[in-house]
Parts: sequence; structure tokens; C-alpha cells
Amino acid sequence: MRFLKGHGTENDFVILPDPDARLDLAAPQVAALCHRRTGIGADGVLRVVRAKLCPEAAEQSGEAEWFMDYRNADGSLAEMCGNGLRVFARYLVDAGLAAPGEFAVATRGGVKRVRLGVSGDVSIDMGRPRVLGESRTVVNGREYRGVNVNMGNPHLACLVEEPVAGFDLGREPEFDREVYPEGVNVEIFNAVGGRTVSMRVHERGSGETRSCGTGAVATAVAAARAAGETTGTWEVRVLGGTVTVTLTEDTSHLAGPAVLVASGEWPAVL
Ligand SMILES: N[C@@H](CCC[C@H](N)C(=O)O)C(=O)O
Repeated sequence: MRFLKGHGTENDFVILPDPDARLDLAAPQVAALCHRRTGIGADGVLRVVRAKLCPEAAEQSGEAEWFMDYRNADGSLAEMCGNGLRVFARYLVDAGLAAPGEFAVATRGGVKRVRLGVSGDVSIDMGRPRVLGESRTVVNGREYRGVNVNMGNPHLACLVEEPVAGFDLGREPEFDREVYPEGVNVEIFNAVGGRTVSMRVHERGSGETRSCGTGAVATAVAAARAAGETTGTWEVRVLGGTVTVTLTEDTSHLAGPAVLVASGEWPAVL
């Protein structure tokens, strides 16, 4: 079975081209592909499938030809993945399945519009972040409060005083299961100066990753709130690079790199 590997600011993905919806991906198979020692290794899987052939996305197929079927490294489903969507769009253009410029992609979190050239960065209209109040987490034995932001998927973005480098995000942070019954992605961030923040993340279903696009938007929303703002362009520094988030009154945009690094055959029967 053919696969590609790609990343966006080192949030890495196995891409499975499945235009005719032939694959029946089960969680253990996704986990096997993503395993860093015995598989290809990735934070998640991007199955590339025609929206009209996918029951989950068929109603979006009027607007979007392709559906990003995103799975976390443990095999769980997620509604959206910002870095994954940039990589997905780069794959479509490089494979000749979409023309450079602007086009729509169906996701579990709704139709998203992406913009990209023949090379270079990819920009996504991520939609309007939903701010749902505040919640709490416990990391490194200490409690932190943060902003509950829904980007299609759930986030808790916490502004902290200590340098983010000192946090251990290897274990799942504690969170309020009444607020987040489906789990949550937890971001810890510092203000660096100007509209720049430094962020680390523990992703639901994948553990600590080196970047998270939806998490970067949630972090920009929380940083803007802390600064008494609702709009503006924020630079979000992550372990794997930098992404740019622009907040407007109506929506949010995420821009950053998307790189394909390898392709091959996966010998296991999926
Ligand atoms: N890395 C992603 C987010 C992937 C999904 C997340 N782990 C979840 O379960 O919601 C991103 O770049 O947004």
C-alpha cells in the first residue's frame, strides 16, 4: 500500500492516498503505521479520499472534492488538524489532484478553504474560533487555568509565567472531564513580546508533538484575550518552527510550511 510522509513545523503525518475509498482503516492499523519504532512513525494519519464517497463527508462534497480523514497516532478520530490540512493540501497540489490557488477541503470540522502556490507555505481559513469560557489543567503537579477554545476540536490554552521549556508534557495533563468529555489538546504558552508567543502542546491521542495548528490558533486567541485584543496577527513559535495566526472579527487564518519528505510502500496488509 502506497504512503507518503510529510510534516508541518515537524507535526508529522503518514499520508494514505485512497481516492476511491477502498481502505477500511481500523485504530490498531493507524497506531501501527504511526509507531515510532516499529512503524513509519507519525503524529497522525491523513487519508486522502473523495468526499462524495465518504458518508462522513458526502454532504460537504458540493463544496469540496476531497475529504481529509484525520486520525491521531493512537487511532482515534479528530475533527480537525491544522498542520495536517496544510500537508494534505500540499499533497493534492503536488500530486496534480488540485490546482494551485484556493480550494476547499472537507474535514470532520466542516469545509475549510486553503490557499497555496506551486511551492511554499500554505494558508488556511480555519473559521471562527469558539471561546467557551475557562477551564483548568494540572501539569508538572501544578494547576493552571486556561481558555477553552473550540477549533472544531477541543483546546485548553494556558498562559504561564515560567519558561515553557521547563514543562514535562510527556504525560497526559489532568483536565476536567465534564468540560471535555471527548478529551482535550492542552497548550502551554508564554508571551515573548509583541504579538509573539512560545507554545508547547500535548495533543489528545498523540502525546506531546512539536507543533499543533489548531492549537496555535487557540493559543493566539488566548494570547489576544490576555492582551485585551480580539484581532491581529500572532507569531506562534513551537518546537518545530513558527506558524502565523491572523485573527479577524469573523474568522482565523493559519499560515505555515507544509513539506513532503518521502514516499513508499507499506507492506503490512491493511
Ligand atoms: N496536530 C493537529 C491536531 C490533531 C488533532 C488533535 N490531536 C485532536 O485530537 O483534536 C493540528 O495541527 O491541528
